[in-house]
Parts: sequence; structure tokens; C-alpha cells
Amino acid sequence: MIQIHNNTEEINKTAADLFTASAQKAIAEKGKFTAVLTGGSSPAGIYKLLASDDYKNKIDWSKVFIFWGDERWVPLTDDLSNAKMSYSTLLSHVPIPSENIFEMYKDGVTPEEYAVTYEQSIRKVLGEEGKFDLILLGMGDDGHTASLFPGEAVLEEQTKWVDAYYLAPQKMYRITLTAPLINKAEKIVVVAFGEKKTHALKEVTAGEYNPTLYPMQLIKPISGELLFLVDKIAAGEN
Ligand SMILES: O=C1O[C@H](COP(=O)(O)O)[C@@H](O)[C@H](O)[C@H]1O
Repeated sequence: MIQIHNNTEEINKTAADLFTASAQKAIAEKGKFTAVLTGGSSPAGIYKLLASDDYKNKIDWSKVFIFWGDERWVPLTDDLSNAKMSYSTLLSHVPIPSENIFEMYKDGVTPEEYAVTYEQSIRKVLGEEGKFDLILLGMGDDGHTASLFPGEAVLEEQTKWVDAYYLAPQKMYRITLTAPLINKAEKIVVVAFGEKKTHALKEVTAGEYNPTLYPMQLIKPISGELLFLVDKIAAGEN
């Protein structure tokens, strides 16, 4: 489903409300909430809202478990780190236990080794079902999501839940959840706004099926819900 909003503020509020409602429901039903954060620039407003006085006390953060959809293989101190942005906007401002936060980077190991460790951590918290309560995703201007980039072998991955590889065009390693794992989730919310997203959004949602070119097309939940929160500009209405 695609929801078209008037502006970014509306998208941020809708996403923060969805996050809060999913957390409350999961905690009431199962005693814990498992969520995946997205990187990039798009989610910063959502995270800041969740950390604000209006929102943060609505969630029992001691029962929240945070993972990431992908990461650039850089230390947490690096401005390119998706985790760094998530801490500065959200995680450093809410009472979540540090052991409930699963950063997608570790010093002293290779990205490939850490992909295996990260998958084990997911299995420990979620069990063999691997069903996250909520996954937030962004979408790159080229139609990539998480670190599922056009033309990369990771798009074909069927078995692993987490993969790492060298992304030659960006000259850096990436670590990412794979499409088969993402698709197990209860709810997947994709946030995209601004004119740079217009072309990819049209191709992803209304174009021919060509996930090699537009990897976001691989995101098709098995039994859960997929919701795009976009603004009028991204939707091509302005
Ligand atoms: O490289 C990445 O980009 C996408 C999109 O980022 P945005 O800045 O256009 O919102 C993001 O979803 C992904 O997590 C990130 O690693």
C-alpha cells in the first residue's frame, strides 16, 4: 500500500505513530518488540520525534530490541555510520538497555565474519522464525534498499539472513539484511520523500518487475504488511 502525504512532517508523524503502536502491541502480546532501523538521511526526523517528550514515554524501552537493516562498514565514530545517526537522534535519548542494541559493525573482525555473528544474534532474539515486528526501510535514488544495490550478487541470496560484500562503486564494504529475511517481517514501512525519489518510486511500484535494476521490488512480505510513506513530490504529484 502507498500512502501519499503532504510533506515530510506528516510522514515523520505517521511513521512515529506506527512505530509506537507496533511497539505497544508487541510488548502487550509477547513482552518484547523487535525493530529494524534504516540508515540514510530520510529517517532522522522520525527518530527525533520518537525521542521527543511527546513520544518517548509511550514505549517501554526496556523491552525494545533494535537491529539495523544495513550498515556501511565503518566505525561508530564515522559520520557515514548509520548507527551513529541513530544514536544521536534517538537511542542516546531513550532508556533502552545497551544489551538490546545490535550494532551492525565490530572492530577487529571482517564484515563477512560479522555477518555470520549478526545472523546468530537475530536468531537468539527472534528465534528460528526470524520475524521482526517492524522493519523501517529507506529507498535510495537508484531504487536500492538496505544495502541491496542494483546488479549485486546479494540480490540473489536465498539462504543467508545477513550478508556482507564489497560495493565497488562506493569503494567500501556493506553489511545488510537480505530480502528473504526482510520479507518475513510483520510490518515493513518504507519512507521516501523528495524529487530525487520520484523516478525510482514510479519504477518500483508501477514499472516492470526488474529487481536487478530496482532492488526495492524484492521487498514483498510473505504474510506481513508493506506500507510506503511518501510525499506528493516523490509520488510525482507536484
Ligand atoms: O545507503 C543507504 O541509502 C538508503 C537511502 O538513504 P537516503 O539518504 O536516501 O534516505 C538507506 O535506506 C540505507 O539504509 C543506506 O545505507
